Amino acid sequence: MASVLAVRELRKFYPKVKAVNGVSFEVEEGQCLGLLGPNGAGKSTTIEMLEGLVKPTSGEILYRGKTLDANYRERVGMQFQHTALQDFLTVRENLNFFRSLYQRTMPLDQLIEACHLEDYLDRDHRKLSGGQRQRMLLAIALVNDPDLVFLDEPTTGLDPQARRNFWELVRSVKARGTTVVLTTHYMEEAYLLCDDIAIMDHGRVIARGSPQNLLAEHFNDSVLELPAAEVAGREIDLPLVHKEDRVEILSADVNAAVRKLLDAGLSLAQLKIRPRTLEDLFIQLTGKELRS
Ligand SMILES: Nc1ncnc2c1ncn2[C@@H]1O[C@H](COP(=O)(O)OP(=O)(O)OP(=O)(O)O)[C@@H](O)[C@H]1O
Repeated sequence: MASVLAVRELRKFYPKVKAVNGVSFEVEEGQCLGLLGPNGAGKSTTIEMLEGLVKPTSGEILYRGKTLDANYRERVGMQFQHTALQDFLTVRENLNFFRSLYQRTMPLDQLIEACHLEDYLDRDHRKLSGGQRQRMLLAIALVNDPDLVFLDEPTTGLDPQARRNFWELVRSVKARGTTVVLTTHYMEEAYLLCDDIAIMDHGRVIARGSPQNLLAEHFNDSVLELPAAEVAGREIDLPLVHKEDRVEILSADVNAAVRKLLDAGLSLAQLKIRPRTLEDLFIQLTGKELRS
């Protein structure tokens, strides 16, 4: 597979902080790379350097084997976290404004259909709901029919339904063959959308791989979960992890663990058994809970 983007030893130092401190990775054609990490890990700074908005302190970014040039801006799309859109413009006016900035553009009707904006075209963009606004920002990112698109926390602040709808849009963007680089705080989003994940902390990549491989590499156990009240005061021959109102048991042999719980006389009516998730991996690697 051809690499669309190659990043080598990328660094961005500010006077008091090493925001990005030696990051290297490649993004293959048509793939979705997710940058994950706790607050301040360096995700946005990385993506801003990839977008050409922030100048690296050192390191190299290659687009299709070449350093970034004027052609790069024409070929990439960016969905900003906080976009300074002009007041009073409608959705249609915004799309037309951004289309006027590029030589190659996606036909307006195709853009509107792709991002489901039909019903809001003549609305002032400040009057859009969170989900509608993100769809408009995605449409802006796609105006130049890019072959590489950057999405920085595209679903932060959306309700679960709007988030799911947005995931469908990202899938359809991928289905067009567009390469995607996104940052997210939502592990489910990363699991469902990303072919490849780079977990960042303190300006570095601390784990890298497909969601499935990362989980297989780090875990061979499952999580059994019971209400704390059910477990309280009982002798159980298993390592218990106490979490607020529940207790977790990590076990590579679920059948044996369940037998021990039965032997201890517990009711398993509220037992939950789940496989390990990216969220577990994230907490294990960074020691931090996710921001929701
Ligand atoms: N322009 C700047 N000047 C000084 N420090 C900065 C600047 N931009 C970012 N930083 C610092 O660099 C570090 C990385 O920030 P960055 O925004 O890249 O992290 P992030 O992983 O995107 O975090 P979040 O999830 O909160 O968006 C932080 O400590 C931040 O305060």
